Amino acid sequence: MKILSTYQTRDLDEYTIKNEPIPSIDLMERAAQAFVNSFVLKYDNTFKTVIFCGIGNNGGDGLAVARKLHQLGYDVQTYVLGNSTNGSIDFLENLKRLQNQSEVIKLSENDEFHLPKKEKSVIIDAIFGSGLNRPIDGFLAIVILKINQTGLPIVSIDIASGLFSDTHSPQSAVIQPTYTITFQYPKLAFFQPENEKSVGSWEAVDIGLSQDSIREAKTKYYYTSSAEIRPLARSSFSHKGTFGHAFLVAGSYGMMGAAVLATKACLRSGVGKITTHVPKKCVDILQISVPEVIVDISHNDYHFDGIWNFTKYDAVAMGPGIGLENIDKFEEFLKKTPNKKLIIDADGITFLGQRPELLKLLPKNTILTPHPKEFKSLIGRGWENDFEKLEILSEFAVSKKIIICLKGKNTAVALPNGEIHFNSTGNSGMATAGSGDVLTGIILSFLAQGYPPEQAAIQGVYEHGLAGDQAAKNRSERSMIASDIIENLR
Ligand SMILES: NC(=O)C1=CN([C@@H]2O[C@H](COP(=O)(O)OP(=O)(O)OC[C@H]3O[C@@H](n4cnc5c(N)ncnc54)[C@H](OP(=O)(O)O)[C@@H]3O)[C@@H](O)[C@H]2O)[C@H](O)CC1
Ligand SMILES: [K+]
Repeated sequence: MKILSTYQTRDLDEYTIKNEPIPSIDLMERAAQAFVNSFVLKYDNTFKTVIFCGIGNNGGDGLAVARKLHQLGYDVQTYVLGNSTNGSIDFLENLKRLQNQSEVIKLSENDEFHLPKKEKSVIIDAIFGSGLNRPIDGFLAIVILKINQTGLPIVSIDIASGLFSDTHSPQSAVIQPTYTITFQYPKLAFFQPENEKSVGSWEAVDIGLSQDSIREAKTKYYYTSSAEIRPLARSSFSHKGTFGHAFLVAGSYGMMGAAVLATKACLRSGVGKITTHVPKKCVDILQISVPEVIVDISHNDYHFDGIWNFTKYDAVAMGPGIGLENIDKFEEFLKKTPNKKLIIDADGITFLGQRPELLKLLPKNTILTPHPKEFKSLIGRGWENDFEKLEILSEFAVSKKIIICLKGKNTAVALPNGEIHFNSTGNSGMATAGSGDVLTGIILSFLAQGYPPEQAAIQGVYEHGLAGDQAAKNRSERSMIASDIIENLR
């Protein structure tokens, strides 16, 4: 699914209005109805509903929502903030329509107002939407602060008031919603960890913007939903050679769990065969834990060290649990992997951060899977905010011609063509030891089975999260461990 900017969304609006054709007031009606359809599933009409509206089109949406909820028997209290005579055309029309049916309280500077105390109340935030063009201050900032302090559930229409859709939001008053019901597509702001409190959970509802125009719209940002996931066909005439032979370098003395988890995850994701390279003293651990594996034994008792010959393998992974002892052997390994499908994780990434000149040994489309701290060490610098981080991420993937899966709540997969794909699956229970090793195993498996590297990365991240979500359902986010993710791969 595409993630579009405010300007692009505005163009889509205009195109839809002109070509469907549909009057803009009716498009607003459709948006309000889509919001209400979702809202009523969360809060039924036993909730007192307090709606705060600005005077732009987001406020217009709020007024239309107020009318629709009133008609559904909700106890609705509507506030308009600011001088309503300056409102947008569709705002004014909706004001007229609502005032015929229900009271509207107008608030301006210095007016007293009382926020609901009733426990069973919900606030709807329709103060600003995508038209926000400067930080909120003065009277409106005070109202927002008071709304946040109520402790009541807050549902934002389209985007939290005060949050910028496409850029970093400076420190100022921003609504902290429980839930955001956004129109058509998620905003880039939703995927930035710095905005966690200003987004809450979110859902995108279809308001019927022109599909032709959406297809045409160019963007570098995408959201991976189930629609983008295409399993490789498995023929009933297949044999284990059909699904590839993976090679994994993982584990060291005391860190063998990483090798076990990555190997198992690779097998559970459909690979034909896997050979795992482990230190001499660790062979039994792997062989007993995963009888299906072929073991390649290191010359070293405690660390990886091999005579590398990759000709018979379809894809290679390096890094989980290898330790930081022998960087020279890592360089040797890289020199032997030209033109291989390659994934590097964990300590392998730290090695690349320590010796950046090794980056040029990476074959094109190599996949790296850092978490933010590893990414910082890789690029040798930090960032001011999450939007700057995205820029750096994209530039790095483009300039080095590699794929980077930057792990986090919505893992961002940056491709050499500049695109960034945010993942939609996963939960906080996956922030647990070994979870990253499982991801490496899954992506290695997809690479060996013949998925193009971009798809292996995007889909691997998606399946990892999906299995994690299932594991959390079976147990709980708190009690799940990395092995549970493997058990729930499909
Ligand atoms: N996406 C769609 O397809 C549809 C969206 N709809 C809804 O429309 C809003 C966007 O509405 P818009 O009128 O463009 O903008 P806002 O309502 O967010 O803001 C209105 C004006 O407020 C002024 N402004 C901006 N920032 C501030 C601030 N910090 N303090 C005070 N005032 C501010 C600004 O005007 P200025 O002239 O003062 O610059 C804004 O123009 C979208 O989010 C959806 O909810 C449609 O209803 C359906 C289709
Ligand atoms: K809003």
